[in-house]
Amino acid sequence: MPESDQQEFDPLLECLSILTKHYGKPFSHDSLRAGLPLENGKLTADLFSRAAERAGLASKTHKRELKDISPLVTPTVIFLKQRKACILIDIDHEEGKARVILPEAGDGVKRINISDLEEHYTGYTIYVREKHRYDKRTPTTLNIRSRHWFWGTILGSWRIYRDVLLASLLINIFVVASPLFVMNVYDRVVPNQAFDTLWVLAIGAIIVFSFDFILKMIRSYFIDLAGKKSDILLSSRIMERVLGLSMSAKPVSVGSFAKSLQEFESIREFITSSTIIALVDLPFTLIILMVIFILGGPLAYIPLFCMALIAAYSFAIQGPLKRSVEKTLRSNSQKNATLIESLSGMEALKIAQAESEIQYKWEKAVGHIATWSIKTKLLSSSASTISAYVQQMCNIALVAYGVFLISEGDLSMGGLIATVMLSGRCLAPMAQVAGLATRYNQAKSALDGLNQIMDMPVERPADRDYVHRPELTGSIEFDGVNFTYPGQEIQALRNINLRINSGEKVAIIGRIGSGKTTIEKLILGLYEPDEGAIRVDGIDLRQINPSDLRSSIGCVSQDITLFYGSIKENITLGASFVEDTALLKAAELSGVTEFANKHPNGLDMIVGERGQNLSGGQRQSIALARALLMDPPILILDEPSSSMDNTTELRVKEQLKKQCKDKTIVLVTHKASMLELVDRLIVVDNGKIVADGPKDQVHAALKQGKLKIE
Ligand SMILES: Nc1ncnc2c1ncn2[C@@H]1O[C@H](COP(=O)(O)OP(=O)(O)OP(=O)(O)O)[C@@H](O)[C@H]1O
Repeated sequence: MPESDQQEFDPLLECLSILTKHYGKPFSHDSLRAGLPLENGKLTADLFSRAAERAGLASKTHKRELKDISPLVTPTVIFLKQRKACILIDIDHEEGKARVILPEAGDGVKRINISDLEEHYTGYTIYVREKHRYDKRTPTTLNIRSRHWFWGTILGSWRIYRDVLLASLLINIFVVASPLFVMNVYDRVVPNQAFDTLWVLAIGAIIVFSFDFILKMIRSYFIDLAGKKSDILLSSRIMERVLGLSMSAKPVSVGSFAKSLQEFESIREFITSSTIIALVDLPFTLIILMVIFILGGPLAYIPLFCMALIAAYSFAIQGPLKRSVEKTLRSNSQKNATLIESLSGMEALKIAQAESEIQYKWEKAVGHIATWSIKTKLLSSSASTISAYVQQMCNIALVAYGVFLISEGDLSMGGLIATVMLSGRCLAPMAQVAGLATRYNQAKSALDGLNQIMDMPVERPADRDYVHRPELTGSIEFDGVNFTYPGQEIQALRNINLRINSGEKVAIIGRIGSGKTTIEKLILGLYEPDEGAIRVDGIDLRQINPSDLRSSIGCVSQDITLFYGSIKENITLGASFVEDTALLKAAELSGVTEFANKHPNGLDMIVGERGQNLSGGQRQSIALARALLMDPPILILDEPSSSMDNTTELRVKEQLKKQCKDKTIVLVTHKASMLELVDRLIVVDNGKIVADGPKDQVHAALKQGKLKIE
């Protein structure tokens, strides 16, 4: 099926697709947009760069007048009025001509006057260039390390943080103003009753504090702004990664995996203003210490010693704190795993009367969490309490030692007061940082967990090159395939060799757990074989972009998953752009229309979460409609009618026979009635193919007991 047949025209996607061809690495629409949060099913300017990155292209949107676009940066994508776009192939300002490709017109390269183009141009353009890629010969030591997903994003806001540091420098210099004001009042104004000086000092102090106030407001705003920007970028990167995970990296428990993702909250909290301000202020305490040294000489050693004391305590509790934070997090994940599993299996739990077992697990996890979170709280509050205590002791020591210095004439009364005030300012960020220890540990554990997720293998690694094959005809070949599920010891498939020609109708049969579904999962590219190769249309699956592969395969899996929404939304899942005629045809073929028509809302009927408002057979019909919707050349049907009544099954079978004459069908079934759809049988037993041939011959061999099935 041509790519744009059923889809609404997307000018940016089309331009990008043409550019990928121009740069010699064509990408299909599906592979460019797979997994991106499209708006109304279309690329936006922001999404354009994410899609371009997949094709090894770097892009950036600029506001430029046509006269400022240099021929050196072409080809570029330019935005036209009425939400259109075209590719500017080159531009000759002297001649006043430009060459463009207007994908919507579909008539290739056109030479037009710049003045004509100007009339339609919006003023925005996307510069696109090919990224340099190191090939396999480059020694890895010379490879430039790609940016860390987290730190790279944070560093992206370095300009904001630079301004924050500058503001902090001024704020910390202003800190000195208040004690100096008080010192001068005590030492100069009070003894001499110099009221004029008092007013000058007071006005000076008011101006300084007003600036201080404004700077602090601006600083918090900027830190939150940088935090928000990073938060949005990081959250979308994490989600993109999670959705792109390879099935071999699929988490053991959905609940605990979800908890690890939720822990991103603690990172978010850590990069907000209160934390960053404490950290940024910390180095400036050295300036304040220097001022204390200038004012009070040896008195400065007291706050210095106290700072060291607080730092030492904070350091000492890091180990136990880290342990208790990690234990709390792990127990929380376990609790979440129990919660999610029991919520999704509530009906089964009730039927098996297993509520009390789950309740026991839950209470155990909650108790464990309580023990460790109390420890965490005790440790973190001890840091704050000890900091406050040390601050009080520091004041006493300063006053006592200061009195001696005053009596010896080395310090003024105002100097002592200023020193006490300054030491408070000096110890405050230190105490705050000590109090942050828990948050730091939580954020660190969360970051470690997310780092692990970000390092997991993905389906489309950035350095893998794919063969451009948006349309497949449907021949499938297994060549010496061995496969073991991740973390399992027993092979699920052993030395599988088979060839299914394009348009052939084949059923895979065998006992439970023999490996039938696994063969299908490998065809869908959900897992890669450990040994051997799987080829579709003669191309190794590792060379076909998973999006291209899956858009050529319609699949009804054994475990049908529907999502909250209407029947229509569930049928068009992943293909919301299809025309209503295609939707109605698929609904008719699969028997959905029959039951949807009995409901007042028809295809807009809400199916509930995981399709719980529907019967098993109805869910199967919807899954079949989803598989048939895009008219794919290959159909993989795993027990597509196991929950259907005989009449519905018969109807579906007839429709499939009629509509799928040219399609390759791979059917897995235990139902003899469904075998009418196929001409060839493959018998799988214990991960091996034990028979493969025309339906009648294999049937006969099975009947006569000629096949040895373990
Ligand atoms: N996700 C998985 N992780 C680990 N092992 C798995 C997984 N899925 C299947 N297996 C194992 O692989 C083997 C083959 O399973 P498969 O689902 O292919 O069987 P099947 O022939 O389709 O069975 P059925 O007729 O019951 O659907 C089984 O032993 C099963 O335990």
